[in-house]
Amino acid sequence: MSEAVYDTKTLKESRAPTFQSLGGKLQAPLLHALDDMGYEFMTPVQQQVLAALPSSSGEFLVQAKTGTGKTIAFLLPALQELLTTKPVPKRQVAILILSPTRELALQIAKECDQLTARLPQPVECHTAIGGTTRASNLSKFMNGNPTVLVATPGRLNDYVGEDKVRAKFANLRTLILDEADRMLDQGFIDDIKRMLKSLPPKSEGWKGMCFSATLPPKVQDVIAHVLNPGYTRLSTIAANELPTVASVPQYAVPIPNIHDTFTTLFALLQRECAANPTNFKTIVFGTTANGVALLYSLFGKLAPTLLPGLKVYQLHSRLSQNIRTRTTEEFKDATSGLMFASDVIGRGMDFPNVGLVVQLGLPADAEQYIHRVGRTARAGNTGRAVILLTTAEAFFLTVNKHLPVDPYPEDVATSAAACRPQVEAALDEVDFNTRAKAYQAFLGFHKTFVKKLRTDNVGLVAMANEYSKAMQCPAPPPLDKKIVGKMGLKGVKGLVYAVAQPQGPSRGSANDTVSKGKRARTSNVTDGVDAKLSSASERNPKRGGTLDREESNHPARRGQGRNRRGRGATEGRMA
Ligand SMILES: Nc1ncnc2c1ncn2[C@@H]1O[C@H](COP(=O)(O)OP(=O)(O)OP(=O)(O)O)[C@@H](O)[C@H]1O
Repeated sequence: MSEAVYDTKTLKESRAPTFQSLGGKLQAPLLHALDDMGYEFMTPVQQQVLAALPSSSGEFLVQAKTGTGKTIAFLLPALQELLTTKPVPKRQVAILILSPTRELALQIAKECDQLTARLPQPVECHTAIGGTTRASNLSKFMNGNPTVLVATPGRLNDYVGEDKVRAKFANLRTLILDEADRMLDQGFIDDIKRMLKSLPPKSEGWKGMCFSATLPPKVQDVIAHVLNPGYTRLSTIAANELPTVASVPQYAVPIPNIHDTFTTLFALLQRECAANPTNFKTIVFGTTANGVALLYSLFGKLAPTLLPGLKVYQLHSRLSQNIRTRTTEEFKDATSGLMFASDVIGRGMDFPNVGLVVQLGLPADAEQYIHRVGRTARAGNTGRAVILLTTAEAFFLTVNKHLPVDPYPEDVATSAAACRPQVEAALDEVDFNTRAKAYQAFLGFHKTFVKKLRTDNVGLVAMANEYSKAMQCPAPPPLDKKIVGKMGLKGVKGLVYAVAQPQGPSRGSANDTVSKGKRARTSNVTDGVDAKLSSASERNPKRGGTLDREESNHPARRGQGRNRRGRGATEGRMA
């Protein structure tokens, strides 16, 4: 199968069929809207899905590379079905789309609004996502005409707990799982099953569609929850191909010692900026929310020396949804910028013209690596990807030999050593509490990898303490005893325990973290497992959380009991 590159020029040259050639098969207002959106030729996945219409089952399991137009490929058949079958009663949801993250849900809703803009009767597309005001959103949903609903599972389950809400799904026509493998993995499957119990039974005729760039075999075990056995399986990826576009060179840079983490990242970014000084638009993925916050703070100080005027952004689950949404929009529109992010934007997000994706530290698995790489080289553009791993973390590349990762072609270590004084001076200026939280997050995150890192708890703490030195902490930041217990590190040599103290000075000293660490403890149990967004907080907003069950597919989350402590209780990895 040929490479799915599909910028307009390539699509034209490859004689890709136009959307307009679907006249008669697709409703005219949808074709007009596609024209308004500037889409002339169909991408391979769009060709395949639309060619299969109307298929015998109308149900699809579709795999196509990252950034190749899957959103349009699922929206079009769902809308076409809506427009050409018996009208759905007013105020009823006809199309339900589930997304693993809030940002992706908002992005899909926007694309849906654009596609329906030319319909004579407006089609309302609502969203139900965490981190937003539940009461006013629910009231809009109940009183409006939400023909399409894009939701994250936690908030949706919260909604459908009420009978009157459940009744709005009685005429459901299509259920779509975007990032289907993520939605059907252990992190979400219970929510999905619970949600399905609130929908009409499949025997009432609604159709399922599952889309993703990655569909590992285990998806087959649970696909029957959403698709009937006769579904159509489509793929634009050949058996020997990877789900990222082949035009992305992928490199690895070794971090010789944890102590070199920040200098190595800085030296890499220096090189990449020097090589691409115009429109340098880059995403750096970190492993935990608090780790990302630290990078943001550090590079806020260093960025002016990388490129004059380079704007630094951060996106992770510890920010309010308002800020997350605003930052997402800003970075979408930006021609350049340096974004530090967790996996809240690891899948599905479309930030035009990102030329470089950097991953600092371990991805949870090969799928997560692939989706992060897929944030570049979208819509036929080119891009590069670099992963930075310590010697202990390098097992990731050995285990995943199928990933096309080459050694970075230039020497980064020498420049890393040269920039040490500059980086250390900037780290000194980072708020101590930010560093203390990043330390705790590092421990929580790497705890789940102890075996793979070929170490034990003592070795893990030694690694974390090296990391604290890399952050220029005078001593390992103190940790709350309860948190240490929850991380399963009680009594491990090398940890410093916080002394309970009601209040402390504002910044700069180890004592500072004693009190702040204490105060922070409820928000941070295993911040190293950042990922787990407490859908509890969505079900019951009174718990005060703003997290979503989005982010990562981190092994730490798998099989983990749901933490109900609200915001960030099990944060850590993901977001
Ligand atoms: N037919 C088309 N012609 C040109 N551009 C398109 C076309 N269809 C989609 N695009 C653009 O391609 C980009 C990627 O689309 P989309 O986000 O749907 O990809 P995806 O396959 O869902 O990616 P991911 O696997 O990362 O979720 C978007 O900017 C979208 O506007």
